[in-house]
Amino acid sequence: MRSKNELLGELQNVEAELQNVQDQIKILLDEQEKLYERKSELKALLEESEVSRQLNDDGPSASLENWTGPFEWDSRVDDVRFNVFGISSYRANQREIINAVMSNRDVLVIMAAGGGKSLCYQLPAVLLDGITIVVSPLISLIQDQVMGLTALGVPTGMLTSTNSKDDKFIYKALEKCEGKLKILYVTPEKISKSKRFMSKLEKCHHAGCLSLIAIDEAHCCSQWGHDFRPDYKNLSILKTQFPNVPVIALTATATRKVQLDLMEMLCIPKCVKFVSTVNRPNLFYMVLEKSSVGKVVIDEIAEFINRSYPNNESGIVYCFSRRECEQVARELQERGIKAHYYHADMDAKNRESVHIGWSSGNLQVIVGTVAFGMGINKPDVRFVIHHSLSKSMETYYQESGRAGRDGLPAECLLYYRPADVPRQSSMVFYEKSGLQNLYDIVRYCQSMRGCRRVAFFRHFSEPLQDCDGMCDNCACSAEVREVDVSCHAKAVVSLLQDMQEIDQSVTILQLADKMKVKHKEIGPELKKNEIEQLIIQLVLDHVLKEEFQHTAYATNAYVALGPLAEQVLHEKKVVKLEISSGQDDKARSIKCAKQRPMASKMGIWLDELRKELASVHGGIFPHSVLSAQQIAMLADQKPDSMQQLEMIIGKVKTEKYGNRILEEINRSEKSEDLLHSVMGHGHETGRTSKKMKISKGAVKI
Ligand SMILES: Nc1ncnc2c1ncn2[C@@H]1O[C@H](COP(=O)(O)OP(=O)(O)OP(=O)(O)O)[C@@H](O)[C@H]1O
Ligand SMILES: [Mg+2]
Repeated sequence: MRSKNELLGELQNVEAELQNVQDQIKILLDEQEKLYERKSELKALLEESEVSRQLNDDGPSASLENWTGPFEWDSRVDDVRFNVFGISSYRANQREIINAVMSNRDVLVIMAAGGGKSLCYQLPAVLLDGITIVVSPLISLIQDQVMGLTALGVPTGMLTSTNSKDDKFIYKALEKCEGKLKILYVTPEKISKSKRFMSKLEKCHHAGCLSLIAIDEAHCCSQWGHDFRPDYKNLSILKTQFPNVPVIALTATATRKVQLDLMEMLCIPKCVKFVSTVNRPNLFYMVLEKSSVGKVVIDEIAEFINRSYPNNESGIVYCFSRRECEQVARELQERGIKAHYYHADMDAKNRESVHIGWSSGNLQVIVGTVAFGMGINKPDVRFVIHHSLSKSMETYYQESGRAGRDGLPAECLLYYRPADVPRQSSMVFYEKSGLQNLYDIVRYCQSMRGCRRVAFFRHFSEPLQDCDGMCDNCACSAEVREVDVSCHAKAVVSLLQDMQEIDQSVTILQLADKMKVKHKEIGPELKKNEIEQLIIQLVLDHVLKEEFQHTAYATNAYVALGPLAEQVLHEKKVVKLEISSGQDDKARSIKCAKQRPMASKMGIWLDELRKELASVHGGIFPHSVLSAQQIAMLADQKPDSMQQLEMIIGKVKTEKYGNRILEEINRSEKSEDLLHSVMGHGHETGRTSKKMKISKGAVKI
């Protein structure tokens, strides 16, 4: 007969084994669910590509009808595009979307950030008789759009939660419909809460003057989207009240589930759907090793900005916390960079003044938390640097996507160190799929070989496209090798097991420190950051897992044995780690920086001019005067008559700013000639240091 203790002991063992089996089942079930999801996505993609093939269309998704034309409004559309908006050619899907809207159809648009969604409703709004209502979630976004459209001479108004003296004029314009208002931006609360507004809108409709309804950032309707807003839920009322007015819903990212949700919630089941790729070919993605010494990271960031963007080109640095934002901004200022922090703790007035300072080019860099996000509409952001990793691939895509919305080359840098993982995980572990989402972006950061773009395509279930060397791993991945570190992994697991037996909790960093002492006896030596990387790799592979404990002040993340720990311990699982050999990050960044465009001197002067014109005309940002693309074209073609200028920037802008622009081009050309004859050498690139930059004053000498 076995003793009670023996029986208890065995019971405990069986319970532990059961737990282990259950954990493994859970992992397999999760995996099964993911595979099922992927299977249905792949099937849908196959169906879509079959349709595309039949239509001989090369977009990843296209609608069954032919929207390229010709249509009777073609010439009028082209005229407004060029002469009002100053846009010389359409980007992918824009023409088709505009045609579908002009044909009175409901439309759903999924187009990457910066793809040019606004034009798809603004252009029809200008052409159609009557008023277009645009629902947009943030006041800052609305202000930005109203400012831009007003600068183009399009009569535009807004109604937001903050009442203004213009409201009366707008209500009157809605009622009278005399053409004094073409586009009206409103927040969703107006639709769901303001009876006054809805009654005026009904009158406008009754008079036959409500031409189009646009719902921007439409993903806010869906609880499955990443930024659900309760007031967006009530927008179905628009289609119910005004069934014959076309609705166009637009968003940058929407999974298949969100798309279906949107169609249902906005009551547009028969809409024409246009899905463009998530790919942003002009963005260069890069992950950099983050030093454990804070000062070194700031030195590197400051050097990058000074070296690569000496002409005050705009950028964003994203930080993990408000305190970190303030500190990083201060340290960048100390290194001569015009930077300021931006976070939710600041009062609205301060936030606005920082935003305006940055948009008008007085500040070069905003150091923000995620609070600095959706409201940002600046098209010529040349770099987005993540001082810490984001909490998911989706958030990273959104945040880094603020760069290069004008379509010109821009860079997205992410500073990664394993120690940042527990900081994020202790924040997200209670969110639904929070840890899973975080581990996806951690996988992205740990990878030294996989194409960054492919990671996005996989994440958004899109067919793969060529990266064209526009990520660090594609541009310079040869120096990475894969090392078998199974014996190190085994040592980590047994070390942790020993600690768990004596009930000692340990964080990832503490475990890495202990391993540093122990692992020397094991095999090929690993550096400190490589050991940390290995531990994170083990968490991603379910060999270890993170556990969380609350204290009165914080949530602490500890590391514990995961379901596959036994396999590593019994040498049934091989663990490999990607290790960079030789070439350090700095060399990589220099090599990768070859892709950067060079600013010409004429470009720099025109940039100064647009700032000057923006401040003279008041209430508009420099990018509304001339876009970066227009500056590049002007610097290249150097027009010398109003007619030539009009061919580049359209009628409206030529009438408004033509004289000054021609004057500046003429003056700059003369100055350049003079400079060349005095200095006796050829063109300099824009990538000179700040000190070497030639100011207007210097040229006069
Ligand atoms: N066909 C075009 N050619 C050149 N520039 C364009 C074109 N269409 C739009 N743009 C410019 O691209 C920039 C981004 O456009 P827009 O604001 O419409 O992007 P978006 O798709 O709404 O992005 P987000 O999802 O970030 O709001 C703007 O500066 C706009 O003027
Ligand atoms: Mg937009």
